[in-house]
Amino acid sequence: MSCANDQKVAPGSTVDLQGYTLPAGNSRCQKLTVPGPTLAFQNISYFVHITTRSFFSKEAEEKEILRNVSGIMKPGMNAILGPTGSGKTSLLDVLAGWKDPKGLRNGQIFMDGKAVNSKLHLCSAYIVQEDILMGTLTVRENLQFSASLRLPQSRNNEAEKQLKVNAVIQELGLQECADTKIGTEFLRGVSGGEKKRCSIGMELITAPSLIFLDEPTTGLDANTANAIMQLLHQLSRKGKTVIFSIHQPRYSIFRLFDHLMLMNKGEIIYAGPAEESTGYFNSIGYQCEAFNNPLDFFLDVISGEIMQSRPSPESAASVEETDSHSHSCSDKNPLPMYYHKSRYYEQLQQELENLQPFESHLRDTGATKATYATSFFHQLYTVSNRNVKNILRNPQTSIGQLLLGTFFSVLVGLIFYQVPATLPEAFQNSRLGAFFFLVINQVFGNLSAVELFINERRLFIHESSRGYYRTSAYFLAKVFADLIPNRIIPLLMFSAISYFMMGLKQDAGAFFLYVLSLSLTNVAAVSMAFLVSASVSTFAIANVLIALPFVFMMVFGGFLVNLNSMLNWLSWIKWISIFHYGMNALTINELKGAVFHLNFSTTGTHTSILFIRVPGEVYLQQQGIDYSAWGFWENEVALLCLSLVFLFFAYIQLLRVNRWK
Ligand SMILES: Nc1ncnc2c1ncn2[C@@H]1O[C@H](COP(=O)(O)OP(=O)(O)OP(=O)(O)O)[C@@H](O)[C@H]1O
Repeated sequence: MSCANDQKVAPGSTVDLQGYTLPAGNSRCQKLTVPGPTLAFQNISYFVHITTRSFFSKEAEEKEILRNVSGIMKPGMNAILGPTGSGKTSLLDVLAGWKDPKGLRNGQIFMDGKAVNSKLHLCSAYIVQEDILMGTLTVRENLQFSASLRLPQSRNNEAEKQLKVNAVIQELGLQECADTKIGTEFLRGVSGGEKKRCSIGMELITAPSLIFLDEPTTGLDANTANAIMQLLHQLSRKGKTVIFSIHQPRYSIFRLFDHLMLMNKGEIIYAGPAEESTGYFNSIGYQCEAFNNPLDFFLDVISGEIMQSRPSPESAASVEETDSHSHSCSDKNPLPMYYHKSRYYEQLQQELENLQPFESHLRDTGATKATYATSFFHQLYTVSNRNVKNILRNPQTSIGQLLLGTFFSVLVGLIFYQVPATLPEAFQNSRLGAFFFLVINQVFGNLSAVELFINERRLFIHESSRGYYRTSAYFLAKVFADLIPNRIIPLLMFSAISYFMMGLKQDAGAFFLYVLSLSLTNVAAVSMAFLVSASVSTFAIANVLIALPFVFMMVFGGFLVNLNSMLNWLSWIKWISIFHYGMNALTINELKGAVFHLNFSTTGTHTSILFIRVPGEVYLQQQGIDYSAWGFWENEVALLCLSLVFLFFAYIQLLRVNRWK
């Protein structure tokens, strides 16, 4: 029986694995007891843009990576196999709705007979090749995170969510490692197979009936790979349609397949019942030796290592005929032509003809948009909770910032210990030098903030596109989880030590304004780092992008270069300089209202020493600094505005992150 013999499934009825009959004793003979979805696709052609850059030119060309691919995937185990680069992952991505619809030139996808668009990813599960999990959390905590955000609050209370997590742990056999951390680059965690199970569990929480997996056995040893495939097999027997790509599995895994699709260079060379595949290749003249793994045999046939031993008259005639008509098959390889002439292809076409297209896949080019099961505040709480756990279990950054802050505060305290109140030292060489040092420290000492969104970029794309949370909830949770432990707490320590060691104005109000000015300087610099972090995906580029504007801001901040002597066309930079506002705020706060002494010695008949009282405002006036109340606060407001603008654009950049594969 062929896979093309589709049956309509009445809800609740018992479904046979249509066309997948195997000899007695084979595991494929098990019957499905629950109906599952059928995914069909017709004439899928997908193009990508390839840009080749040379020193002087840039050339763009289009490459067709899927060519008129059609098939039907029914409840059970549906394998996609082919040599590397044959288009397996691309086909999965297109079917699951994760590939940019702009590249889809032709073709339609049908779910249970109805045309669907690229939003299929919202109602199916896709387990990607690499496991994308939070390494500092345990298996159970990762599953709880998925359950908490992906199960609707209205239909599942916390106890029910917990029950579902326990059920998934049980189903996937994760009891032994449920409370073990996944592991990071510094922390040894669960094994590769357990990680893969956990990744599958993250998706199973929502009980999807259509599951895509991209090479689920890659990187696993033979036994673990076998165990994972057995697990998928069990799931498929509960009425799930499991579609996966796979690389050279062993025979025991092959025996679990119900349907096999073989691909080469973006084309299908066989799609039909897995157990009929060797028979099909025999019929077109390729002999599989006894004891050879059929999957190795297929790959050898594709690569040309096994030659056609006796082309059947039927297939030879087919090739000639197809050669003259077909435009879709590749010029050299006859395998797609044989397939196009086979009964499997014919039956598939008949079945596809019965499907009614309601909506063209081509028309759907809108951006991927997730729908959410939980409220914004629930998401904010859950993601913040995870961030706190992550920081507590991975405290290097927070401890580093605290140590750095303490070290620099003591250093600045020692260099400018108890600054004098006598002129001329009181200004340029002590207070102003110290303030410049403090501002530099707040700006350059927080460059670690550029890692905020880069570190978790893959995790964010993975989770946000699957509807775990809104970008806004993630953004706020991340920003606060970084600002409070890594910036504000070290800053409070820094301010207290440096202020009293330097012996600045003995006034509580002045101290709090000093802390406020440094905090806003810090937050403005960190927000700019967040913006860069949300805009690029590599540290190297981020470091360049953040260091360059900071250096410009420092040079044109007014302390190193006299702004009056500066080129006019560059002087505007001071208006966006964190240094300019930070320095001004600290200087006004310290000098306004303070009195300094100028010592004079006069020589004549008597040598006498004169003390002249010089108000701090004299210096401020000389420098053209507005020291009125608003003159001070405008610096704080400017720093706040810079922070808000940088944060706003950082959020926009996160929204713009490309979620398509
Ligand atoms: N976005 C893209 N830009 C350029 N080329 C692409 C893109 N996506 C896929 N390709 C190309 O399409 C072809 C098929 O890639 P795909 O990843 O689907 O193959 P695969 O069979 O899954 O390979 P592997 O087994 O190595 O993962 C490859 O030649 C790949 O380089």
